[in-house]
Amino acid sequence: MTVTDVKAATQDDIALEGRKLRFGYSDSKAVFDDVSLTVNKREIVCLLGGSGCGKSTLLRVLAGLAQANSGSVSFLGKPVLEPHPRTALIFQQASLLPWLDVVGNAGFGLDFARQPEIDKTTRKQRIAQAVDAVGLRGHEHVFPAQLSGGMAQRVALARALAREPELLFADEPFSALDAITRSEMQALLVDLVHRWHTAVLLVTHDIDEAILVADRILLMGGQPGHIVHEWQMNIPRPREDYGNDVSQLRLEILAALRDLRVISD
Ligand SMILES: Nc1ncnc2c1ncn2[C@@H]1O[C@H](COP(=O)(O)OP(=O)(O)OP(=O)(O)O)[C@@H](O)[C@H]1O
Repeated sequence: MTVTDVKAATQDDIALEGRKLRFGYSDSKAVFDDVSLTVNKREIVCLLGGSGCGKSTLLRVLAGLAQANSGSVSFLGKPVLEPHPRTALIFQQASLLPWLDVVGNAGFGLDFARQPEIDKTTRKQRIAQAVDAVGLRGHEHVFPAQLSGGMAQRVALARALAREPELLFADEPFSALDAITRSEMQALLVDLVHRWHTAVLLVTHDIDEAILVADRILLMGGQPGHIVHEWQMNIPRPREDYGNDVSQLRLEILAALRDLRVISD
């Protein structure tokens, strides 16, 4: 058996917790309602769902970028009212500063407000280590205009990792990349977050991405959006070779997505 029932985590295991969250851009209509979820320390959770079901909005609420109408978010046991310095975000666009080179952009997150102070040597080491880890050694002084989309996303990842986050929020970070670069970046993400001991909440609408990357998949759908299904992944990595297990899971997820469509039609 490769996909098992979800085991309950203890309070000490939990990095992020959302409880009974509701959010609407207007009072009359909720984007999502009654959403409860956890991300455990060092766990990669993929939030999967069709376009418009509220994944990005939920990520923003969990990251402290927007406030829920009701319910609560906590990170390492404390309420989240704004982005926490031990979390980092990456998005579909790398959003690099054009006047800074790779090193400047990778180090930029260390200057964010409320980021713990570090001395110059540690700062230099952290940046060099992150730039090296994302495969950009030798490109330290290249500027964003000279970077490919994949390289720019590597810098965004280095900028996040240099802050040594406990949790990385990633909103469709690879969806603008070509298929080969995307698959390289997915493998790199898994490798790096394991090395950095970082938990990840990754939003995606790509079933294959969720299957390749996740320790646990949460399927979101419905109107208002809610978590409709959860899969604990026990398929060893790399998962490209696990033909039958992966195909079976993909079919199961597709069926769940089709059910959602039938219900909302
Ligand atoms: N700033 C906003 N103001 C009003 N409505 C918004 C705003 N941002 C998103 N919405 C609406 O909220 C709903 C959920 O959007 P959201 O971007 O969270 O979905 P999603 O699942 O991430 O979609 P996608 O995969 O296409 O990015 C959509 O109906 C969207 O139109």
